[in-house]
Amino acid sequence: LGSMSSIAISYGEKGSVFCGLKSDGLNSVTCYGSNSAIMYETPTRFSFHGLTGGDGFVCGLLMDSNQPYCWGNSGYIQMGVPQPMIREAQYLEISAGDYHVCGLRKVRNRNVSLVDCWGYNMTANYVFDGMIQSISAGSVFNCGLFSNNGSVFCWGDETSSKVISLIPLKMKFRMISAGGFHVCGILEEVDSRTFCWGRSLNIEEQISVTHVSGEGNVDLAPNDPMISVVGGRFHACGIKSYDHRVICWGFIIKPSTSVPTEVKVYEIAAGDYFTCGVLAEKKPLRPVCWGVAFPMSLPLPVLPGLCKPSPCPSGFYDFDQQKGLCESPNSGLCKPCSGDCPVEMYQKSGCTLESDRMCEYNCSSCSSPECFLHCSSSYSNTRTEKKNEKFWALQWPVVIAEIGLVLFISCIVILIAVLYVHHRLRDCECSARFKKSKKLDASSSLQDENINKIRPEMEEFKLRKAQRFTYKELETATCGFKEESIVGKGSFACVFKGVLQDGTVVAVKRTIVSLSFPPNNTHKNFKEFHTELDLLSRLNHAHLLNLLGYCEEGGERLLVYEFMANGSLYQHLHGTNHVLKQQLIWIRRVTIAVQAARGIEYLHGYACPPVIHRDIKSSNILIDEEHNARVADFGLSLLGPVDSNSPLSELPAGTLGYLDPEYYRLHYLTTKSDVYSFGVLLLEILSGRKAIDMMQYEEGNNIVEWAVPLIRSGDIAAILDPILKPPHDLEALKKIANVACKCVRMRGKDRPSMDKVTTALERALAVLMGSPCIEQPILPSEVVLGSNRLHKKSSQMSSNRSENEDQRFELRAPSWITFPSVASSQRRSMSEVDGDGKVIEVKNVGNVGGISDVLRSLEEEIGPASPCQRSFLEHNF
Ligand SMILES: Nc1ncnc2c1ncn2[C@@H]1O[C@H](COP(=O)(O)OP(=O)(O)OP(=O)(O)O)[C@@H](O)[C@H]1O
Repeated sequence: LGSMSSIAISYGEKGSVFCGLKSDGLNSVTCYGSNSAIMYETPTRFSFHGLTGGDGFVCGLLMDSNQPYCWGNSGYIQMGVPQPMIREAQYLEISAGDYHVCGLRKVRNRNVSLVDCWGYNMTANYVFDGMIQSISAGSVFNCGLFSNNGSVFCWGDETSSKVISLIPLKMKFRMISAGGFHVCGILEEVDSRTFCWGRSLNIEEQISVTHVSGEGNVDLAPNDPMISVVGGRFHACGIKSYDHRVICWGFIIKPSTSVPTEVKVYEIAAGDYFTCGVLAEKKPLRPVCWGVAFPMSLPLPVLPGLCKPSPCPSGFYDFDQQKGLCESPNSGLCKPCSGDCPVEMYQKSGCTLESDRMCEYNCSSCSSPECFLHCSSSYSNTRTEKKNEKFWALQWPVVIAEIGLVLFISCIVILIAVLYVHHRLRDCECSARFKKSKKLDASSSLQDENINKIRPEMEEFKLRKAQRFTYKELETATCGFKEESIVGKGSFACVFKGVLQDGTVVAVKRTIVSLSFPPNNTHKNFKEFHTELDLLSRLNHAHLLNLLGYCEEGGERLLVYEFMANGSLYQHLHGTNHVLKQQLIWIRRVTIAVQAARGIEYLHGYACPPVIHRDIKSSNILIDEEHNARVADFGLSLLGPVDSNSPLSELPAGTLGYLDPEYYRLHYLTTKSDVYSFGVLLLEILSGRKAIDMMQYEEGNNIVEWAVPLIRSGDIAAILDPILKPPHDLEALKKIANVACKCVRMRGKDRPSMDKVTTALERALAVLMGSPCIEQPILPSEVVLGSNRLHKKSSQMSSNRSENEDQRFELRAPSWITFPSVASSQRRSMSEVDGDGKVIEVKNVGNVGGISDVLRSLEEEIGPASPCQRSFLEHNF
């Protein structure tokens, strides 16, 4: 709804989406929300002049061709470039209503304006006398603002809105914005008042939407001067020109979050029942939304307005001065100059081409607490300055003498300290050398080496710090870590659901300190804690689990994450609740696979040096409130080599069934080890089977061994999860199965890289969703190192999940059980600790006494195994 802007909102039954032009100087688009058709088809590689959104779709005006390009889903408008299109038509502006989109054409003849519309009841070419400066689309109508006399003209269906017959003919406007059943405009008058007309009120009553008393008629706009106004279905919002704060009026549906009147915004756009704006302060250029059913996590910083040819016209200033936000060097981001300063303030400097006008408090006429606070602090500052001057005039000889004395004493103290430290260091060196020769064992030196390997490089991309919580805070948040708050258990940690003091719902991971762990495990747990803390504080991606903070007090090590309301993929695929599994339909499964692949691709390709996760598995793929996947658990992650041809030599760690055989055998660790684990995950998603399932299957308990031959023989249907009806066309799932086969190849170098995997999966998803012609990657890449996402607040729903009992049998190979230090007999009966801290025996996975096909082909490819290695592989592959 409304006019073209740097931000656009789509709404409707298929979910809400926020899209914005990125502030990266490329004018490319980024979207966030729950309408998967919009999300997956976002054309991230195109540059746009501006955006507009309707019911289930978003359109942008392409920079190259000046034509509209739409994506998402609409029964009335053709997605892509809407048709019919006049050949070589170029547009100045586009605007979307509920089910249509219109474009204002560039014309040479300034006496006429051409507007082309596509969609519900509106597909036509319109010719108007006079020059239209801008157009704005409402639900089923459009309006144009004429530049010569500021008058407004509307056309379309006005049966319910009466927007055409109620047009205020005598009023002149400087801007207009259409909403659902009304139009609002800012008057050309000096005081920039807003005037709205239409019949939202009557419609609202008819559909009996409850509303907050005291608010109501959208026609009753406030008197405040405004610089921008937008219209939602039954409400309107504006930015006040003197302080850039938002004000909304009209019908506000009851459970709406309130208008953030305390923040300042640059740009706003309205959906049906919610509005979003681009923040001007605090987190500059980040979006924020309010109302009902708006997208929860919003994309990265977006442009606060449209880039227009520079210099800006009078009454505007260029926000983009040297910021490089606009793609073309000859364009600027022209924002309207703010109006008069608020009461109690005077104008410090006027609006120029470079900057907006500035206001300062007038301390002689204060009446508000903010003014008093500001003035009293500056008054006390000047008083303090004067006092200080007097003091120093009298005291300076004394002070200089005192400083001399202090310096003299300090020099003596430093000299003594240096001599003492020097003396102590000599002792340390001796004892360290002594200890090294006596005590240092191979494993501890390796661990230290690892730590050293991580730290110096990680410092290089230290960009963001996690918040430090006190134990008390987290104890209160989780109701004393009570049993009922537990949402999951891992090998070394319990995860609790908690609510922080500010209402944020979080997951608190608490390391289990248990006597049943081997003693060197405490060190290992703490190392995992620090690895996870270090890495997650530096990584940020829409599909990685966000770390909010940590607590390290005494023996307690706690990590605080965003709470994932829908648990883990493991719980969905293998939990006792079969409904959950059935609800995980093919599109959802493949979407989760694409999103997880995106997260891992980011770790491998965008983080530098690459991060190797080392523990990709279904229990580490978490699912948020909006059913988006997030890769979690970075406890085992390592910084990998920049070049995957020069692997790290690492002691194997990870989870059995997902572990790369090459990594096990040769201790070669590259990003391709994650690719192997991801291949296993894909097979798990397709088949609904666990990576290793010795409880249910005697034969084929190893998913790779079972599925790969079936896929290679072309019998894809045989591996598909029997709980779901196979799709009509197996093409997409076949593609995914083939990708999985490539991922689980024995040699790392024969496996595809994660970016190739992601692209292949995205294409498969497009085929599954019925748009096979999509050739480009279709997920937006919301990739930025070190920036915070907006965190979900208390709106996050609680989930009644409980950890699936079966999960305890997932077998994880701890890093201390490795070749060649552990004998095969020990390995055969190696013990593993389950989620409850109990020790469970790892059972023989099969193929004892005989070499499995997988092992045989591994041998063919990477040479024969030693007896020790053979025994271990027989257990696990
Ligand atoms: N942020 C979160 N929000 C909601 N649930 C979570 C969150 N983090 C973890 N969980 C739940 O807690 C479980 C245990 O997580 P954890 O990372 O400790 O172990 P794991 O990865 O399942 O196993 P392991 O430690 O053996 O690798 C997860 O499987 C998941 O169900």
